[in-house]
Amino acid sequence: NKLPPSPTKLPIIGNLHQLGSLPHRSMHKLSKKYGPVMLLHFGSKPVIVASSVDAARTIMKTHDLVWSNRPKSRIADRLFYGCKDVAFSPYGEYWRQIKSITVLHLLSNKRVQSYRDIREEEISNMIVKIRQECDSNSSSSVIDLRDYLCSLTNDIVSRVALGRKYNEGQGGMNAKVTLDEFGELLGTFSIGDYIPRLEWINKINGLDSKVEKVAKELDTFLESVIEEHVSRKNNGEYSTGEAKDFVDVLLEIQNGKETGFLLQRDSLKAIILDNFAAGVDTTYTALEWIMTELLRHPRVMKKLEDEVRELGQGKTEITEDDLRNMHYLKAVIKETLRLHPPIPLLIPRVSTEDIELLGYHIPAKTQVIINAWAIGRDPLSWDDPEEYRPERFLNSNIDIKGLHFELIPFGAGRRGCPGTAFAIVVIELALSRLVHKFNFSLPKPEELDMTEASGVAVRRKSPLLALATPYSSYY
Ligand code: HEM
Repeated sequence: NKLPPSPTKLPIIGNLHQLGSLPHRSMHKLSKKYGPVMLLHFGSKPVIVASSVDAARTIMKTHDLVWSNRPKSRIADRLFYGCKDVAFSPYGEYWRQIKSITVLHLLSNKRVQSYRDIREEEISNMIVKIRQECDSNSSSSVIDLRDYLCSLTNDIVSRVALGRKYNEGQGGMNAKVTLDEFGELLGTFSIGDYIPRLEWINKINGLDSKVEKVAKELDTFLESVIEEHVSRKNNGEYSTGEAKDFVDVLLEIQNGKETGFLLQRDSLKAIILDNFAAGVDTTYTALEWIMTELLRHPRVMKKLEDEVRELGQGKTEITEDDLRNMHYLKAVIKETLRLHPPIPLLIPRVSTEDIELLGYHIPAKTQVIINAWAIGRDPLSWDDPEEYRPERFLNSNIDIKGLHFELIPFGAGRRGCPGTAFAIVVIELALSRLVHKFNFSLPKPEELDMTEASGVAVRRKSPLLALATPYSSYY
């Protein structure tokens, strides 16, 4: 019954004081001393931190079933109608049903393909806006890339999930504020989850009432979106060939005729919310890190420009058909996700029975955190791991789909991300079109700040500013 090594813990808080504001970095540092499987305590809760390829493979492949549960989160519980969403739902029959609905009906390759027009249109809109900003400054302009990338992913996910941009129409701006607050709350540490006797703090510091307020506002918003869909359908306002959004699809299958599973209203709303929680910040964070690394590495930027511009020669727009041949672009994306996985600690899991992990005994109900950020920098798996070198992926079969445990930005196994294909095609198309249409450089290279912000999705602390100049052979 050998437990993994553990740093000394303090009474009541355990090892919480050692996590700091960037836990992926603190845990990486601790793992260098205590090893790839170490035991921490968050308050009274035992938490295993896995920081090697072998540990990740054992958890997410060999014993995936034992580790397929999620720990309870009070905030997620309130915001997702009692964790009726996919990401926070406990492992079991209910989760299996809604995950299969998500994989087969919402995010299948065919469905992702059906959203092609939305992606192309929204990315073109972004390109036009950047171009206008450049023109208004006579030729080049320093632009806030985060702003553009964040609006882009918000607009795409919103149109795909709800059928329209949520910040437009009646009550649109309120919805935007509520969804922003919702994202923020999901990244908030709730002390009561780890030290139940301190739960009262959430009442005093206003967290509980904020969660309550946002949950109610979200519900009103989602109800109005669903009602809009129902009345459109009743009035026969749909045209043939129109891509169905997630609400349409879920309303269509809610009676269970196709799935053998009745979908209640709360489940439907929770599943819709999941896509905002899981899909927006992650995707724009990835794009922002990619642009950051390209701006820091002009050699790589030049090579990417050459590939994209050669394949895009004579074309007004890069299309999704062109992406297949953009091998360097794919390597750039993988190399960035290796160094900057948007969710560096993935989403925690919890064991359902006693299990052995690399020679250590792990009792049932232990939480596990997989440090994908540390694994992406492990010198045992990567030559010169700190070096940004996309070429390492050109003659390699390592992919991001959860089969190669040295690169797991989307997790792996039963609980792996169902939105991988959706996210990757948005990232590839947005990146290729940006590079096709503009030259980018840093306004002040010496001032590029690489500090990370704290949160579940770890983005840059400061928004990325870049000097954009329309590429001379633009049409
Ligand atoms: C670059 C973009 C994205 C990244 C880096 C990412 C990453 C992740 C990670 C690390 C997990 C946890 C996996 C695990 O526990 O093994 C996850 C789960 C999930 N992701 Fe993504 N994701 C992205 C985009 C998306 C998109 C666009 C959607 C939906 C439209 C989505 C929906 C989900 C859902 C529903 C889960 C929960 C799965 C479950 O618990 O069974 N993700 N994602």
